[in-house]
Amino acid sequence: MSTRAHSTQQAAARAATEGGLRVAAVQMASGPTVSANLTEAEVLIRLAARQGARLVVLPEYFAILGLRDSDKVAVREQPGHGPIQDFLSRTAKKLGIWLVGGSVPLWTEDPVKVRNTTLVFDDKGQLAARYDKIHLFGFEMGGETYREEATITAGDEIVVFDSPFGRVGLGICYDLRFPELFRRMQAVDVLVVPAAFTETTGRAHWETLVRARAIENLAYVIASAQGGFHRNGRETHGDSMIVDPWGIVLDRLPRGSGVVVAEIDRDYQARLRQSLPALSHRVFS
Ligand SMILES: O=C(O)CCC(=O)C(=O)O
Repeated sequence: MSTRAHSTQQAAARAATEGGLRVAAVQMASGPTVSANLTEAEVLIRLAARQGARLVVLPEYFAILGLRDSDKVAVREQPGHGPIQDFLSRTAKKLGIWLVGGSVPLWTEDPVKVRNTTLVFDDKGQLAARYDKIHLFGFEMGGETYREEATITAGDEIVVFDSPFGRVGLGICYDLRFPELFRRMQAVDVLVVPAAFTETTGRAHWETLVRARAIENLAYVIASAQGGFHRNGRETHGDSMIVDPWGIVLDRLPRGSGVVVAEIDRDYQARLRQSLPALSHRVFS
């Protein structure tokens, strides 16, 4: 498995000069109609931007949570083109923000599958990073069944990128359960995890997993979620949150649509990493 790092000198330079490191996670309860979801996403992104957020993270499947899992195939887009990607690029540029596009169903060679892909657009609307979900969710309990491998082609590359907010690592939803993914990212400051946790597994594990990834990596975690009832009968857990490198939940939204906002303080993070140099005490890599 390889690691892809997107790095720009401009991003590093801006990080050094800009003060505002406010970030936001958007929570939605998306449905089967792409245009309706995009309209709602835009309202929430604008709300986050009005609150000063310069990095906004949408949830997994923000643009489509269809009646059947296979509905994503009908709206999958070629990388670089399509209504969902155009929306993300246009909105990032218009508002002058970095926008993490939750996940977007992208084309894959298999005609009945999609890539479950996070696309990151910078404040000029340019694509800054692409991550294809690596771990595919499978779950069966009390009549609830999920089998992502039937409709998703898994990715195989770990992705980090440089931004004014520090070095950011990407994961999607079920990836949260695999700490080794995040430990393999070198020197990440912020972990971004768009998700759509089920109510059953989210109630049991979500907060613990999000906070554990923050604590063990001494990193900020921006975890944006789907939260509510969906037209396909699915119930998602919500509780979007931003967690600091000490594991403190800075802001959260238990249920429904909305935004959570918090400041990233890189000096505080550096002090914590000095006080508790656990990352440099690693024996196993
Ligand atoms: O890990 C879990 O419990 C939920 C994962 C999930 O819903 C997903 O990856 O879509």
